[in-house]
Amino acid sequence: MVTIAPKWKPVGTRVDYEVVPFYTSDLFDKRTAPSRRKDDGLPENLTWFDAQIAGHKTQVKDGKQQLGFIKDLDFPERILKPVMNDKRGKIEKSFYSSIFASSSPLLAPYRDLLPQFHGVREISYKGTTHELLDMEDISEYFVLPAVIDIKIGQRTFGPDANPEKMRKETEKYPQQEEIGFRILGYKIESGETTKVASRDREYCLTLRTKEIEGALHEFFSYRGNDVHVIIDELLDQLEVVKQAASLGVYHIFSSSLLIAYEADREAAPRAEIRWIDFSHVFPGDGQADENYLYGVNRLVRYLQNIRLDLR
Ligand SMILES: Nc1ncnc2c1ncn2[C@@H]1O[C@H](COP(=O)(O)OP(=O)(O)OP(=O)(O)O)[C@@H](O)[C@H]1O
Ligand SMILES: O=P(O)(O)O[C@@H]1[C@H](O)[C@H](O)[C@@H](OP(=O)(O)O)[C@H](OP(=O)(O)O)[C@H]1O
Repeated sequence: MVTIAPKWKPVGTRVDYEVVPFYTSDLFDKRTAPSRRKDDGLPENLTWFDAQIAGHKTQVKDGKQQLGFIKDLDFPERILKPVMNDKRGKIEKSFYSSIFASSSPLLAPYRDLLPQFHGVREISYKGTTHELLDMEDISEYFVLPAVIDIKIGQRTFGPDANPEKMRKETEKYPQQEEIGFRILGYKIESGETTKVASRDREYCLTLRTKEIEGALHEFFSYRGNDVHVIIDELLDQLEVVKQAASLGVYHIFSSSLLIAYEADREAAPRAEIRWIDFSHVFPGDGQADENYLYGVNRLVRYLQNIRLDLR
């Protein structure tokens, strides 16, 4: 069994920053000051995770309060993901709980690939109790993290989706059928740990099939001439992902691979992949997860090309 658990110690608490799109004239800008906002309503020592790339944010939607990701300042190496107040939340909570409660060798690739899970916490926010999944924060392993969120699969809705959900997901990014994945966004910290560059959701939704390689190229361009070490590490880890998706245990839709590498050229080149977002998990019934595997295989091919180009 290949183990891809992190081999490095977290580098400690990071401060938040101002996000600057790549396409502004200033590629990078200074981070802003303290992350703790006076009126945020969170319990003591908790703060919003400002480096969130994609996913649900703190907002009231359809009359329901949603929360974004949260950091506990006492546990900088961890991140808290709010459990959604619907079927998706129940599925994700039970998926993490069952994977990490099990010692079955069959599920070992999942235990290796998911962020380490520390259980479920409860907090009160604006008078309501919310559950949070307490998990490993992948970005804390890097001095200057470069992180990309890639939603894998030709389609991003499960077999239970109603026609409206199917239409919404398909029309959002029709080229996903061919590409096999969708880049949701990426962020790269750079220079003296004070600056960040990013590509956001709106930008990534404009990427046509022929522009995907360019976007991945841009994401990996920060490392310089040892980028091949990073891509080799990622290709090894993607083999474990393929192994898991071939088992026929689960079919997983609308989940992401969160890929991070060390953008600090003074630090050793290294990379990590974590499989995240399990709101649409179904029994595999012994059949490989072809929708997912198609996407991973396509991603592998893109990375192989970039490795050749950036040599
Ligand atoms: N383990 C982790 N370590 C670091 N960052 C993470 C981790 N898990 C999630 N994130 C951050 O949170 C973002 C959203 O994660 P996730 O996809 O789990 O949220 P979601 O609300 O379920 O998303 P969606 O809207 O696609 O269902 C990621 O893009 C990443 O920035
Ligand atoms: O990435 P986008 O364009 O912001 O769109 C969201 C994304 O597709 C999420 O994966 C999805 O949650 P699920 O995959 O869990 O369904 C969410 O559905 P929602 O709007 O119903 O929360 C979408 O809004």
